[in-house]
Amino acid sequence: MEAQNANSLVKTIDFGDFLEGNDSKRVASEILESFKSIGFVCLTNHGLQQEKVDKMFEWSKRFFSLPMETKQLAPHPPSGTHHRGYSAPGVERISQHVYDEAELEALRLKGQDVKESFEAGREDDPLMPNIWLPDGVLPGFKEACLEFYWACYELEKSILRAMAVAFSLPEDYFIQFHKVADNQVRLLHYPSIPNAHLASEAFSRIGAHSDFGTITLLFQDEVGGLEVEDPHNPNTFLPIPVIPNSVVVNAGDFMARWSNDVIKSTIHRVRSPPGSDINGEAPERYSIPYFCCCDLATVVDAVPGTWDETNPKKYKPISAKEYILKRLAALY
Ligand SMILES: O=C(O)CCC(=O)C(=O)O
Ligand SMILES: [Fe+2]
Repeated sequence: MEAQNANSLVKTIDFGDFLEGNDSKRVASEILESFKSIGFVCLTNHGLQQEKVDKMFEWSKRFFSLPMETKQLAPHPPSGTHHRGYSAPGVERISQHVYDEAELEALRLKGQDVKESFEAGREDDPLMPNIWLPDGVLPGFKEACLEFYWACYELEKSILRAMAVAFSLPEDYFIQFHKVADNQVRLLHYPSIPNAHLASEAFSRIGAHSDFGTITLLFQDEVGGLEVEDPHNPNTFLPIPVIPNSVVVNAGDFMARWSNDVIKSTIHRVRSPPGSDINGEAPERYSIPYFCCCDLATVVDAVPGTWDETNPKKYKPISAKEYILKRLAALY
């Protein structure tokens, strides 16, 4: 029997039609439908040239293949609330709404995420200044990250326009809250690891979690391994297939709040890709998520049309800054 995957639920949509203004409402509604059913959608012809994506993956590989002591020259600070720089394998441990220090410590002892990452934001962010390698180490890396960051922001704005169209709101409805690009680009490297380790509780690639922001754009290599929780079977995960030259977009916690839970911020994780065992090892994998967050000064509240007297707001309005810092603090 063919392994079940999320193919039938995560729609693959030609976004070119929206970008060119052909049938924009239909494309926007299809994206919304996929978000409603599973919180994920896959977009092709998304307008961010594949060449730029490929170049960023090359830089990512160059960065992660540096010696550990060189990568540590751009160290992520001990606290998760300054989420920038390099984190060695096992340092960040994703959690899902666990904030108690003793509980977090127990989770960290129980298992670790076997991944290394590099995080960057906009250069002029006073809250979380970027942490780069010293000048002269891997020249061009910083510029490449920032160029990719701003290219992703263009794609983000197009998707936010589509979301507004889908909710029959003015096109710039969501963009008004995403003016300064309080975003984060993350280079991820999952080293190869014995599948036996991944099958145990002690190790995972990235544990089950939802993303915190508005939407996440995910670029991945051909290895695969991303899994999404089956909305009809909690604790059952469906592999997301890899579609070449596409971007996987998932809704984060703020999109769920904005839509009064019409859209799901679905739990996902990364495991060993099915059928990719090489001598008992899961192959290494690279991915590049781009987390799109509203401007941190925003108060996130359900948008018009998603609530009324018979269907009240499910969430209280929340300060974006407070929510993000609370979730980040639980990561380290
Ligand atoms: O690497 C991936 O495919 C997913 C990463 C992810 O979910 C995250 O960093 O939040
Ligand atoms: Fe995620």
